[in-house]
Amino acid sequence: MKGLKFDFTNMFFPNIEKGIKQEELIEYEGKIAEIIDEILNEKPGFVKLPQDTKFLDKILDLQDWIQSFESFVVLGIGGSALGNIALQTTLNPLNYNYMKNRKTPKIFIIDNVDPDFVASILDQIDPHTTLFNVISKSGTTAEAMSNYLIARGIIESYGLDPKEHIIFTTDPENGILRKISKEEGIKTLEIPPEVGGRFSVLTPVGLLSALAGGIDIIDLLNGAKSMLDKVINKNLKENPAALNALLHFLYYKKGYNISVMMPYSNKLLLLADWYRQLWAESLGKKYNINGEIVNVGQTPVKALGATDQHSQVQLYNEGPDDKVVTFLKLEKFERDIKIPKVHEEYSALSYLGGKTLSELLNTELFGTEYALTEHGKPNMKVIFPEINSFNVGEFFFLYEFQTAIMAKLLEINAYDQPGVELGKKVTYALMGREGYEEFAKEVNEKVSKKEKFEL
Ligand SMILES: O=P(O)(O)OC[C@H]1O[C@H](O)[C@H](O)[C@@H](O)[C@@H]1O
Repeated sequence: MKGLKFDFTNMFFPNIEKGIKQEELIEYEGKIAEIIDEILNEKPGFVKLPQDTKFLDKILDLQDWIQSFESFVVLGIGGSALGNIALQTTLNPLNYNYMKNRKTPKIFIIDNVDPDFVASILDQIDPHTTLFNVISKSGTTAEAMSNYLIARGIIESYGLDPKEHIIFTTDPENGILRKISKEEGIKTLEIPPEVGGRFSVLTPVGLLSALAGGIDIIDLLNGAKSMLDKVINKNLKENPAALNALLHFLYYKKGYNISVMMPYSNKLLLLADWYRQLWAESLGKKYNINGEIVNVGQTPVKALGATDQHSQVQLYNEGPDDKVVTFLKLEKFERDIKIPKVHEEYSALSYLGGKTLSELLNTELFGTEYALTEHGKPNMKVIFPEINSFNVGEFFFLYEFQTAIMAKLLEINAYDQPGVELGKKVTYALMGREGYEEFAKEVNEKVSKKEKFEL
């Protein structure tokens, strides 16, 4: 199986003041080795996943049942949806050609509470032949819970048994979903408690819907396992996670506070959405591990090649020196299209005739890389020889480990997200959740005191 490849050449600029020089890495070799040891000693939950696959049998046992449905609908948000979305768009693109000799259910992922969006999906399913997978680590998230209640209401209104049409994925002990599952006997898969939502794609969170959609989840885990061996290598130059984390860190210290991920492949695009949550929530922190205020973080941005060459690249080339660009390059597309030869009258188009779209797309990638480098802007490439479960598994694990290393370099905790709590609390209070009455009053008072800037 051909693994991911990397090209860091354009991250080094020996002649530009802000550019990182190869020599700068040497200073950090010892530090990186220490960090790897620390991570391996601390063993954050996600690190164990590729080897400790005891949850796999439980999922595989469900294969026939989940694949017997026509529709499989995930209800979750954030870390309980983004990995699922990335998996389906990357590895199950036929999902969109539903009904053409399908042997697996069509997968829908509802990760918002926009009523138009939710209704548009509910319109497409028949509850008799639908399985809802409610995913929530905490079992409290308002969006997942309200969509669960809606799904349950529909099932019951058709006189169907919730146990036959709902499966939960949640914490082994805590949360309302666990309580309901115990009381009503709804099938429930466990999310290991020590694995945080955004690190959970390789647990039942991502794996169940992946299996439902016909994705090879064993190969996915094999890819993660093979990447584990690479990212614990203490030789910096042979460790893509360490090298990439360190380069991002060194640029961050020089004011590069944006990290653009730009796949040149529509199938790979939503890996960048998964990455955005991982990089943003893990690294965007007010306090460091010593409790000092640091307000750090590197803003992740998603762009699509070649589309965004015609929208974003002007800024990337000539704008401020604040971005590090990661291209995701695909070498072998599943399909290709030949551009027809052109009538000689249209000589301005003749350079395209006879070429393929993949040739054009990857030449455009080269053009963008070249231009960025000429403008002195750091950029690197993650190269997929082709898209398969193994490579996608490698990708997930690479970025999870890279995030853990980056957090250590920034001296922050990668695994919490206290900054999302206040907004949630306000929602609970204003929606009338029990126990939030006093807080609701406080919010209403504060809001009423604020001046309104009305036109
Ligand atoms: O899986 P859940 O507990 O429902 O959480 C879903 C998401 O909600 C939160 O707001 C967090 O910021 C995310 O990190 C998490 O992935």
